[in-house]
Amino acid sequence: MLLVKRIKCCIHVGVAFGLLYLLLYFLFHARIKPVERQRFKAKPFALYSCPAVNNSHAQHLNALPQQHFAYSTPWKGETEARILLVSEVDSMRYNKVLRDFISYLHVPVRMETILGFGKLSLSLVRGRFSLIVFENYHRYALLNEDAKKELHEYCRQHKVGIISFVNHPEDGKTLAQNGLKMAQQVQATDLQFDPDSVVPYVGRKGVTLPIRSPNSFMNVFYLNSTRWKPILNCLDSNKQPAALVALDNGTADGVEHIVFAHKIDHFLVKIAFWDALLYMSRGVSNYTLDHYIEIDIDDIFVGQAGSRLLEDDIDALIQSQEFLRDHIENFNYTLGFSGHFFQRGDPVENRADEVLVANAAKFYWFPHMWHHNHATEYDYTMLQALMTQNALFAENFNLPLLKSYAVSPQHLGVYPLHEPLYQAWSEVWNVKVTSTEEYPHLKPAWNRRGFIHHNISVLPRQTCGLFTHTHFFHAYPDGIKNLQRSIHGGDLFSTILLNQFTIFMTHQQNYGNDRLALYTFHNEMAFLKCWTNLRLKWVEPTVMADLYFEKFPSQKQLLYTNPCADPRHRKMLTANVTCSDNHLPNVVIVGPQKTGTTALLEFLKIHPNITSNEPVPDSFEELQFFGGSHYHLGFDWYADKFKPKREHKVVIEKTANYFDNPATPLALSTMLPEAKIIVMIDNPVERAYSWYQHVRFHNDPVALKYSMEELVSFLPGSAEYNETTRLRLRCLKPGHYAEHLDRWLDYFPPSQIIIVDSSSFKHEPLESLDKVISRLDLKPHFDYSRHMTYVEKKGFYCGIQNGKPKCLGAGKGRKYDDMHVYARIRLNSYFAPHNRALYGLLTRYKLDIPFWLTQFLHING
Ligand SMILES: Nc1ncnc2c1ncn2[C@@H]1O[C@H](COP(=O)(O)OS(=O)(=O)O)[C@@H](OP(=O)(O)O)[C@H]1O
Repeated sequence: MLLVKRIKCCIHVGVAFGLLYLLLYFLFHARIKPVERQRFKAKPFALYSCPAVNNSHAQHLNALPQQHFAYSTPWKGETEARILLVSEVDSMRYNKVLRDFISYLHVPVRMETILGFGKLSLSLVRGRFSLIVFENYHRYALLNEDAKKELHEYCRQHKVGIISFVNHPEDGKTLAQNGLKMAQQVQATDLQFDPDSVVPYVGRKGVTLPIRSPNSFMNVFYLNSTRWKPILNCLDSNKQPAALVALDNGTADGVEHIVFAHKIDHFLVKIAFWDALLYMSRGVSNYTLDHYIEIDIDDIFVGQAGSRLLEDDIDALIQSQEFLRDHIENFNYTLGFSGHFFQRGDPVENRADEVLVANAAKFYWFPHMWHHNHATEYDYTMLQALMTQNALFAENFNLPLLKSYAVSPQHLGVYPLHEPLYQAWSEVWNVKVTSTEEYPHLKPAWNRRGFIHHNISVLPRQTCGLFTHTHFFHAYPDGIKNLQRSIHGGDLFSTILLNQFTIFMTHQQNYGNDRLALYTFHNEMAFLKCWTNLRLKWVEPTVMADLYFEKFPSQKQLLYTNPCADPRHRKMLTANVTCSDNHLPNVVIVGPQKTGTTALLEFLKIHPNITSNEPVPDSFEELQFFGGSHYHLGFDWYADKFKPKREHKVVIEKTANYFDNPATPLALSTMLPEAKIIVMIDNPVERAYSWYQHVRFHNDPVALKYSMEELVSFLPGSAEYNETTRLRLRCLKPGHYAEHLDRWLDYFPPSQIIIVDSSSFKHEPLESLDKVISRLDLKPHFDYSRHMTYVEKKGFYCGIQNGKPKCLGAGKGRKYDDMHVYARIRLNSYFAPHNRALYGLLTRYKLDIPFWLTQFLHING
């Protein structure tokens, strides 16, 4: 029995070992043996053929238009560089499509609705908008007499044009009165830009699109008056001429209108819309026809056996480069290599690797990290070693390098920043330029920007529909028609149309197999050449970076985001960095200065669920981060200042000069897009005087020399006026509340903005605090009256600490003489238009109106 048991036991052990052996064998072999992939043959493809050219218009084909502007003069800052998009509440997504599109002009787009017969708010002290777009012409048509008159006066005065989309059947009547007959669902053919129109700039004249599909129904206009000039023409089913887009150049009432009969879902209408925006915005966007394109091929040598380039793929790549040179001046493919993987494919691929390096001189090369390493996993020493290995590889094979350009695999370390990457890049490769699609975020694509960090220019990178994975004709996500749509007027086309600098990210794999990348780019360039006047160019990345930041100088400054709030960025953080210690503020008191910001913060902090940052001694305890002197210290410096405890539901930062700093709203909204913004609004006359006293106290020589009444009464041109200009501006400008608040509204919805009436707060803080607390969603009710008391000697409310009043320091609530009545009168009249504008703005956005403002308007009208 015992023997049988032993034998059985031995069999079990043997079987177990056998199984274990098999398991290890499969695991081991599965790991070391590359998975053979099925290779697909190169697919021959037809090139996009440009439809027949209309010979009578042939002269337009080669004549590139010069930059042109509506009302004949370029925009010179007569209005704010902001575009108003009057949108429909119930339009589903079309307003967003338009907003995203317009945003490529690189100016803020304000999306507003007008309900019923409401009015637009167009002017504060100066014009708020440089262009007005109505998503629906119907809203424009519905404006009542007064509102329309006001709109037209604004447009005439500021040379502002109106673009609108007609899509409401009732508008036929209004348009007919204006000489434009509308017809819906017409089978339009022969679309072309009008040879005599002044609007087409990007849109190429002389080419006709013969739409023959039975489903090509479009809304069109028939122009029955000389008032209207066609921009985009077509023929109806009876071969009668009609237009999809038309211009009224203001002959009737001095206001330029461009109306669209059809949405921008057709590529020619899309080009026409872009041209209409450029024409009407009078150069506000700095857009020209010179577009710079770079196509990076990452992952050279990287890839599983079966997916890599073969010899004839390399021939095809060389020919493709030649082909693209006909479309993109001086074009070169730029190849990002990882030397470690050289000759790590199958035997045919290994031969191809040899061929590629033998032909190295035909391309430009850039380092893509030795082992395709993830930069964020390594420290400086290791990165330096990895880069050196790749550099030696380049030297061995004489690769002609774009010495100053590099790309990090998977964008890691570029943004969010991994400092050792920048350091090693500079030292080993002398890198001056890189690119990423991750800054400030992958989406929305229109918001991608560049920045400069440690002398390395980071340019935005774009996607083209070919991603990290190998894509094939037969298995393209959602079908190859999807890619074709993107090429023929869809996303890929728009990327080049709207970005003046495009660096495409592609991967080696898509230049092999069925060569989907060649199909994509050849066709896209042929399509662009056919339908646009764009002048596509290739320049070295350093030149591109110079041109980019010359065009967008404000982008040089890196804008910090909160990497922990972006799921993609969370995964891209430097190894060992976690998000658990990151507690950024959810409320920011932005000022302006001398409105009681310190008192508000101190009183709010009495609440057990509210805390703030640790003080910073060298800047009046304020962090002065967004747009301020500490911004260069970066995200970690800022985040480190906040150490809330578990009970602190509200974390507040307060810096009193954020309010009127033009750089702050963008920087703040980039890092804290969800934050509530507290703006304290005091009578600007009182605020100016308090500020004047403040700088006098700090021994400002000009403030010591001149009284407030002198400061506001010197006549322009006098020596004293010039001497006091700087001080006067610093004193008065923060009180232009409407202008500054409007800028905040470009970046924050009104629902996130809390207006505090400083004057009420000063005298009745308990009531104001209750109001603020209710906006911060803190429950249950907190009884401030038990924690604060009025102190006669101080003349202000103070907190109670250990049973005793604790007032703010001597610098808050100073004693000084009342303002001279003369200065008060001067200042009242100086601020009157600003106060009226403020009232209009607060009313428009349903924000709280301070009591002092109502009183001021009551007295001053
Ligand atoms: N409770 C209480 N105690 C003291 N001071 C109070 C209080 N409430 C409002 N104020 C008013 O706050 C003014 C200073 O404003 P700020 O704190 O915003 O000034 S700063 O910009 O931060 O320097 C300060 O201006 P001055 O009176 O000119 O000193 C005060 O008028």
